Amino acid sequence: MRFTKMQGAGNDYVYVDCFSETAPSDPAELARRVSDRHFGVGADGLVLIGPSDKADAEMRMFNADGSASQMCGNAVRCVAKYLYDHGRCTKETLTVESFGETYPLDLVVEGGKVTRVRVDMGEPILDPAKVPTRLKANQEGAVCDADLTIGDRLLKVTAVSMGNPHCVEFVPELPEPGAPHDLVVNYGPHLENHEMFPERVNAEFVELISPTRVRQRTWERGSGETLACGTGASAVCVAGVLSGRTERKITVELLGGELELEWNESDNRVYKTGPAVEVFTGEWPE
Ligand SMILES: N[C@H](CCC[C@H](N)C(=O)O)C(=O)O
Repeated sequence: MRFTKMQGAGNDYVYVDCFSETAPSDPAELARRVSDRHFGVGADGLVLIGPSDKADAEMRMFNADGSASQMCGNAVRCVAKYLYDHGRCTKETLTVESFGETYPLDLVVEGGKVTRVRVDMGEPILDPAKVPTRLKANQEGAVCDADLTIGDRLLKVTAVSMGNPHCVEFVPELPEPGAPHDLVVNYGPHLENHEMFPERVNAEFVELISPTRVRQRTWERGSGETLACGTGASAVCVAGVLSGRTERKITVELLGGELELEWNESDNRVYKTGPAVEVFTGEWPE
């Protein structure tokens, strides 16, 4: 089975073109195997690209543990790049379907190849029942800076869905990866599996640099810490505005690169712009 390895701000996946390849019968097991960074290709998960009856293509995304997700903000940019660069689409505006939702994308083409993509990520979902979370909403109907305890630590978290669930915590200072008592690796797994999130959750830890710039590290549901999380950065943008910490247009610094976010006031939609890179192609022996 041929695959393409791609990354968006360092969030890397194995992509399979199911327009030409037979779709795997057990994508969850394949995701677990190809994601292994020693015995497989090495990735944060698997993405299947295939036909859609309402968009230019459909994306099905699986985390490294084999769990399926509703959406992946970095992967959808790479899917658009793949479709254009490999001649499946010639337009510079595309649509990709994921979990029944359609995402419009604008391509930046340089030298005949896509380098960056602007994604309409849709409207944030703030209703706790739809995130989903058991945390209680404030008077505006959102879970914003709500109390959440892990052991003897009281966190203030904001819960946002971008099709997939996110829990955003603003912290005074983000430690570098590997620092002693690194809160991301210490608290990420507990947040991911916290009882307040019945479908688990992606956990974002955010340091405010200015009202228009933040630093983000993410412990992802089903993949652990990744170098970037696109739906997470979208949720961070929304959480920053809801909590009065940031403006509606921000730059998010992630371990693997920067993403530009805007939660547009007039249409209530989140727009995310970032890179998309093809790393290599290969053959998986099955
Ligand atoms: N781990 C996520 C899916 C991948 C999201 C992330 N890689 C992104 O770029 O949005 C989840 O289970 O909801």
